[in-house]
Amino acid sequence: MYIVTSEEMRRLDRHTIETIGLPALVLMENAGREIAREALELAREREAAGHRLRKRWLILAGKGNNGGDGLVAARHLLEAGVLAEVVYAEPPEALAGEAAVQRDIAARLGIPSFVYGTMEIPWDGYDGAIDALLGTGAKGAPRGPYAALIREANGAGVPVVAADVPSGLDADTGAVHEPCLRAERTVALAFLKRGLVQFPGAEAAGSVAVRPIGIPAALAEEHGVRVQLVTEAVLAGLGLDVSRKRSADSHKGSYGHALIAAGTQRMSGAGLLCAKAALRTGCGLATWAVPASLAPHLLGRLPEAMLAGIADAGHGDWTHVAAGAITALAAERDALAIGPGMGRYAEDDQWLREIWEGADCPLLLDADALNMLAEASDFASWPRREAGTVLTPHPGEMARLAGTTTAEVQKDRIGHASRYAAEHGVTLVLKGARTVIAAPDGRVYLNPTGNAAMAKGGSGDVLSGVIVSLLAQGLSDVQAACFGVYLHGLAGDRAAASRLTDSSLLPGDLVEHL
Ligand SMILES: NC(=O)C1=CN([C@@H]2O[C@H](COP(=O)(O)OP(=O)(O)OC[C@H]3O[C@@H](n4cnc5c(N)ncnc54)[C@H](O)[C@@H]3O)[C@@H](O)[C@H]2O)[C@H](O)CC1
Ligand SMILES: [K+]
Repeated sequence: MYIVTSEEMRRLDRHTIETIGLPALVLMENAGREIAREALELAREREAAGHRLRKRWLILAGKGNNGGDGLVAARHLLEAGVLAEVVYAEPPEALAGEAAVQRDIAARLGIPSFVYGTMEIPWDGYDGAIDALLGTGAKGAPRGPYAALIREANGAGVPVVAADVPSGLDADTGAVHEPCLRAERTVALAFLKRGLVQFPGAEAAGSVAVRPIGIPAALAEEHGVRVQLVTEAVLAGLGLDVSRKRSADSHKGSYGHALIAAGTQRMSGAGLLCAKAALRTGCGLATWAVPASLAPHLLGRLPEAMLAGIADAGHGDWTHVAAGAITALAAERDALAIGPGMGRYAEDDQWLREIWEGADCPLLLDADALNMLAEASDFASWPRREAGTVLTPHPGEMARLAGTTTAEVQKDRIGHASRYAAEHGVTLVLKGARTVIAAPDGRVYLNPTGNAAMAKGGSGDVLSGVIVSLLAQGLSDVQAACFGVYLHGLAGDRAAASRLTDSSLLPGDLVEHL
């Protein structure tokens, strides 16, 4: 499922109208009908839940085409026996083009309307409101009457169905302006907009339904849209068979051997979670490499994994000699994950370079390995790896890699992830709500699974285990990253559903639900 920017939407819109010849009024008609249908559905559900319906809706109409969609919705509500009233943010003379056509039709049909500020709005008399103030044409924070009306609607306590995007949302980044309308539902027209699937915007949008309005979905690809939501169809498009069964005559050698270099004295649990998640994700064998003096303490903790003790100085921490040992182990394995709970020491960036260049299997870098990478001043001159490379930073690690702040990363997650992936030829997994997976070829995938119960130390270690397992099983870097993030989130959703509260979930529970 494609996710567009406002600019991409304008191009697709223009192509449909000008090249295909589908009139703009037809698109608007389809949009308004879908919005009205969603409003009626919401009303039905509320009635079923015991609310007494008044059969009256209020349409908040702006002067652009978003307002035009709202006016069409008013007409369809009327046809369904619901009285729709329109409050114009600006005097109706301000409407132009198709929106003005809809204004005149609504007036001739006798749909009541008034201009905001000329009378008190009797909010209690409505079953709900349709937010058709601002759509993809909005620039910056809502101004003047738009801002006042949004604030009033937010305080009124009526459920709102937003047309295309909630007004006040930055449709391209998911940033919410002050004010931003809080919708119960949003009807996304033709395509998801980036702002609807990135936080905090995703929260302001409520539940989002994408409805066709006549713009062919196939246009997205040819118009250069490169961002998609991860769905089973998208995974299939990446060449994955998610329902693939293990062959009856297979053996452990059929499913790859993952090597996990993770954990220290202080954080051995990171390695344990990672190795366990790898095995639960289906690799045939897993070797867990740890500093040698830790190994005796870990015996029996994960009997299914092989332990490899890497010479240390007796303190249970990694030292520079480990690079050669890990590279040698990797030569006999199908994928390597390095970093969870690894800690730091002085010479580590060149240490990492030795592995980067020396290990010829797919490589996943997480946590401390990413911090080492961020400090490697000569990283730009490291050779491109031939085997797949996956980096799994959280926003703080991404900020260090990109030389910026966490806040800046969060303001433009897609931009930061995709720039870094393209520049360094890696697959970058930027973790957080709606994890971003950026491929080196410029494609971006946003993951819809997962939940806030997973926000706990250890969840990332599980993710690394899932992805390295898929790499070991022969998936490409992009396949393993997309499918791994998706599975990890699904496991989190199932695990969260099995708990009484979100707060009590442990990352170890994710492993059990893989
Ligand atoms: N994309 C499609 O195929 C279709 C989209 N439809 C709907 O149209 C909107 C986009 O319409 P557009 O006219 O370009 O812009 P808006 O209605 O979003 O509003 C722009 C309008 O408001 C003024 N304005 C801009 N920013 C602000 C602000 N911060 N505060 C106050 N006022 C602002 C600006 O001057 C403009 O006049 C899309 O989302 C769909 O809902 C079609 O109807 C169907 C086809
Ligand atoms: K809107």
